[in-house]
Parts: sequence; structure tokens; C-alpha cells
Amino acid sequence: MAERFGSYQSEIYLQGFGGTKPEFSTDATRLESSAEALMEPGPFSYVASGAGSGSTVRANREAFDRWKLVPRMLTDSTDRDLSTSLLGTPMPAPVLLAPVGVQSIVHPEAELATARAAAELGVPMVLSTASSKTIEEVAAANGAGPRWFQLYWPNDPDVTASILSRAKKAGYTTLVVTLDTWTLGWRPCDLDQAYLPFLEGEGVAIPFSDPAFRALLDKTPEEDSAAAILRWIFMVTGTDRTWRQLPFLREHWDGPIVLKGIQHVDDARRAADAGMDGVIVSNHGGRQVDGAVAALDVLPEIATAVGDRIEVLFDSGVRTGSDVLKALALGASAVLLGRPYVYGLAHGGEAGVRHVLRCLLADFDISMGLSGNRSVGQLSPSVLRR
Ligand SMILES: Cc1cc2nc3c(=O)[nH]c(=O)nc-3n(C[C@H](O)[C@H](O)[C@H](O)COP(=O)(O)O)c2cc1C
Ligand SMILES: CCCCCCC(=O)C(=O)O
Repeated sequence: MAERFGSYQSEIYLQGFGGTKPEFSTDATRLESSAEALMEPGPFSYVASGAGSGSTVRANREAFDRWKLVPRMLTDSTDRDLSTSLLGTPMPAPVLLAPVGVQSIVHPEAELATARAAAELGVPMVLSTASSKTIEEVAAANGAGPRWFQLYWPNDPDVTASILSRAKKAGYTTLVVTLDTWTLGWRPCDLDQAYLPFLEGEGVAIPFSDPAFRALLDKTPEEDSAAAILRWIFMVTGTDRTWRQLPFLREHWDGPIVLKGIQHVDDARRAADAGMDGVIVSNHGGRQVDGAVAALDVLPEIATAVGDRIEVLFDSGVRTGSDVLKALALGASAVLLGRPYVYGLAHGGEAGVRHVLRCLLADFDISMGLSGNRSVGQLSPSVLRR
């Protein structure tokens, strides 16, 4: 694996020494700016913006900037091993692709392009229930790649059971249940443009292709897609799913289950007590609660409280290799990459996602080596200063 990432580093450097610029920027912030120039305003601001004033989107980045690495010298970190294994999934590096819905608003190949790029690098992708492509289509594109499935939890048991059984049959190994989106956050950028992504692109393929969901409709999604979308949105929103219903998911999913959107240490303890296998410390990239705490700021206390019982994953604000290193040092066992790979998709479909991933992994590898770290297991808060 070192060869894979190392060779990419050399490739970019050699191109640079030869005077050839890479096709897309190697920097996530610049990639966001160029994505803005090439995407339609509705899809771009849907991806980029956050809830309310955007204070939590900013807080996520500021939290990373408050932590600094303290590099060590002469540590013989030439040969690095970034690989890890998480809930039975072997990974070349502690990085996954976060679930991102309706990718057809960004690129026509949507989640299929993402699935191919992820598989090529061996990075697990987490497929969203709000995907523009079906569970089965994405599995076929992902091939032998590792894949997890993210559930927006329908309040109809038959629909939930049907979707979970399809995911299991199609080779998704871990279930991620997102808890922080029981209603969409207040998103002024989307509201001002009257932009609802599900009405654009190809809609939501997973419920639309689901027999249990289709059986509930008066008209098929092909006949009346707006009505089908509304039915689905009402089904996955609302507060009628509680901690008491987690055993239902356990009955219908025999692999690991991870709760996404955990921000309070007591909720993390509750997840562990409920027999969950992991949590994702996340504020949904600042898209749900404006003014919510930066996800990185609550990571250390959650990792300390439950990290010896369940896996603690992290997302919200990861943009660089150093960010990956910082989150791991603060107790995460892996991180999920969100918006940056969506900008890669916008730039170049599969090639764009692959580019973003390879840059992040090469940057992470170099940052590990230059700060004197050989393996992810070696990281601890002692490599950081606040
Ligand atoms: C356009 C977009 C769509 C998203 N869709 C989903 C989704 O369907 N399910 C989910 O659990 N999270 C979804 N998320 C949240 C991501 O999984 C992740 O938590 C977030 O992007 C992390 O923040 P970051 O992108 O700033 O790093 C979405 C995020 C974006 C930007
Ligand atoms: C009804 C919830 C669907 C939201 C799907 C996309 C998403 O998570 C987002 O942040 O936008």
C-alpha cells in the first residue's frame, strides 16, 4: 500500500518537476472554488453550504486549526504502514467516503463513479439511502471493493426490512444509521433558491426501486415522482424512532451497526450500552444545527468515554492529510471524507474522485512521515499541541 500512495506522491512531484500541472488542484479549498465555477448555483450551494449562518461549517474548520502537530526527528519513519482494519473491513488507510446523497446533481455517473474510484483504491464507500443509483447498481460498480450502507430509517418496518435485506444481499457489510437528520436543517441557501435536490437529477433510486415502498404508493414513482418523493421524505423524517427501537435494526442486520451524528458523550455511552458497534462523531458537516459544537471539539471526550468498548469514527471538516492525523491522534479509529470528494466528482467523475482520494492519502502519508510517525496505531494526543 505504501507503494500505491508513495507512487502517487512521486507521480505528482515528477509531473511538477517536468512542468506539467495536475488536471485538478491538489488542494481541497481550491478544488471547492473551481467547483463553484463549473457547477450550477443550486447544486453547488446545496453541497457547500450549511445550516443557518454557516457558523458550524466554519467551527469545524477552526477546530482543526486550533490543534498543531509537533513533528519529531530521526524517528526512522521511512517505511510507513497506514493500513488498518475496522469492524472486519481491511482498509489501506483509516479513511472512508462519507455517505452523500443524490450525487446525480453533481455528475451523471453519480454514485457509480464514486464506487469505482473507491474500489480502485480499496477505500470503503458508505452508500447513502438517498442515493441516485440503486443499492445493486452501486454494488456492481464497486465490485470487490469494501462497501457500507447508510440508513435513513423509514418509519415503516416492512420498507426498512426490505432495504436492509437488499443491502445485505448486495454485499454491504456494515450498517451506518444516521440520527441527526430526522428533519432537514434550516438551510437558507437552498430555501432562497427553492432548491430541493431530490426533485433534480434522478431522484432517490433506493426507495423508488424498493418493492415494499412501491407497494404503498397509489401511483408508481415513474408516474408521479413528486408524490413518491414526498412519501419517502415523510417516511424517513419525524421523531418516532427512538433508542428503544434499535433492537429492530439488530434483528434485521446481522453485521456491525454504527450510529452517525453522535455529538454528546452520553449519547455515545448509550450507543455502547445498546450494543452498537460504533459511533460516528459528526455534525453532518454543519448542515443540520447551526451553532452546534465543532465535531472535533467533542471527539476527545467521546473517544475517552467509549473508545475501549466500540469504534469511534469521525467526520465533519476533514480536508487535508494533517486533519486525518489530528482526528486519529484525538481518538478516532478512522475518518470519513465528505465534500472534497463530491467536488472531485464534479470535476471529473470517477477520475476526479480518485484524484481527491489519492491526494488526501499521499498528503496523509507524507504528514505521518514528516511528523515522525510510522503507523496509525502509534498516534496519540502527545503528537499534538493546542
Ligand atoms: C451534499 C451532501 C449530502 C449528504 N448526504 C448525506 C446522506 O445522504 N446521509 C448522511 O448520513 N450524511 C450525508 N451527508 C453528510 C456527510 O455524510 C458528512 O457527515 C459530512 O459531509 C461531513 O462534513 P464535511 O463534508 O464538511 O467534511 C451529506 C453531506 C453533503 C455535503
Ligand atoms: C430527509 C433527509 C434526507 C437528507 C439527504 C441528504 C442529506 O443528508 C443532506 O445533508 O443534504
